[in-house]
Amino acid sequence: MNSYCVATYRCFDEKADFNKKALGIAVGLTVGSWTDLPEAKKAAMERHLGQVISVSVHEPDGPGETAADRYADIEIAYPDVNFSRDIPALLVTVFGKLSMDGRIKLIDLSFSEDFLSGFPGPKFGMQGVRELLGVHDRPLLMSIFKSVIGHDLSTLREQFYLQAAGGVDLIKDDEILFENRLTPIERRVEACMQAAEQAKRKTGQKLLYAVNLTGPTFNLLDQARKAIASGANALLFNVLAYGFDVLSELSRHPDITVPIMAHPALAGAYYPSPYHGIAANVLLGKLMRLAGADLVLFPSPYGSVVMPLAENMAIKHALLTEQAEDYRFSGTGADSDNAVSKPAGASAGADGKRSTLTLQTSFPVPSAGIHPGIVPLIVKDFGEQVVVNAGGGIHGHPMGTIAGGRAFRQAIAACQAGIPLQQYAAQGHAELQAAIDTWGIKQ
Ligand SMILES: CSCCC(=O)C(=O)COP(=O)(O)O
Repeated sequence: MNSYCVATYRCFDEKADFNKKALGIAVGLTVGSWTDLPEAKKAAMERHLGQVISVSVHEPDGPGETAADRYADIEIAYPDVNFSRDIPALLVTVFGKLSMDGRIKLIDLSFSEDFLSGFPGPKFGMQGVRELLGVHDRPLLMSIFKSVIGHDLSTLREQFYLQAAGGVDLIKDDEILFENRLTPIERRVEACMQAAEQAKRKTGQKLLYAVNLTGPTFNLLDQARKAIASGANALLFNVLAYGFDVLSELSRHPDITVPIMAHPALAGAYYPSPYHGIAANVLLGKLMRLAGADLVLFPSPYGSVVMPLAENMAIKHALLTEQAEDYRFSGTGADSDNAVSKPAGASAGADGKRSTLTLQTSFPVPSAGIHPGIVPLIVKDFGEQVVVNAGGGIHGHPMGTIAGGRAFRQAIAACQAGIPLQQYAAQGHAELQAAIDTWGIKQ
């Protein structure tokens, strides 16, 4: 029996025969040519041949639609036997050359049981992060270092303390802080963890500091080891600049004993176009979780860098779903007839039963331009299983950075209590009131 990973594409074309196009992809990205092969060769190649699962054509007849809006969603199954068990091999197979061939976007991926079993996924996951912090009953709060380049350790230490003293659960480096002489990773970690201890004496809170793991790829593991030996209790990683496989290798390595936070830098080069690239739920959802990100940052629908709500909810689903069928393709093809079909029941396995995904969940972190007046929207859309994340919304608070953290914690508490922000602020929460006066409440 062959097992398969399945790619779904949205392909735009004004007049193409989409069934022919689908067949061209299935054959072209696997055995190359089919009809020209002699019968004996066909038998040998059968197990390597891609299969068209479905072609669903959208003809442009809606209001305002033109011929340019004609598209088809095409599902192709790729035999596992064609690629090794790593994300680069899968991506190059399903969307290597094809990504450059006209108006076509990779909108979904599902994996065979066999392929999935090669990925341990997040080492800590959402629950593991909560356990490290000892916080299980509310959205977490994260603060981002701002203005880090050109500053020395004492400035960073002070900035760290002010963020921590405001009651945040996590602090992340700015993703543009690389290895440098003023604040090298080991000394930065030591200074910031000292500040964390100092703040803990005031707040009583545990805190994770995600230090930015940077440098040439072959040095990353050593850098991470050094950071952890110096006391780092989390890592920030620019996944898309290095590639999913680097995250995958780091996250599964036994020496990486702390959670990894995935930054979405460069994601805008991949997901925003309807016609090209890789959909956000695949790029920042499924592949991040598969590669082992414990927390994943992405633009929110509410702040300064905006992603549509539907795409945000699709990422959330990919990071949090417990259903194996959301990730797994259970269809198989017999070598003899080579027919691959979807298992019966849209979301059940081949045996018709639902099962639980073995990958731990990854914490969603909708980000960019977040201020306390946005918290009710975040909680409405994400519930409790979210990290509220802010840089400018904390440091830019009119009463200072500590007040910035407090204003967010008050906003979260208001949502937990089901009290409107303005009412909660008026109950003696001056920091929240000042934040509302500055940024308003987003409806
Ligand atoms: C686009 S998601 C990444 C958000 C991020 O890293 C960041 O620094 C956001 O900072 P802000 O001041 O907009 O909260």
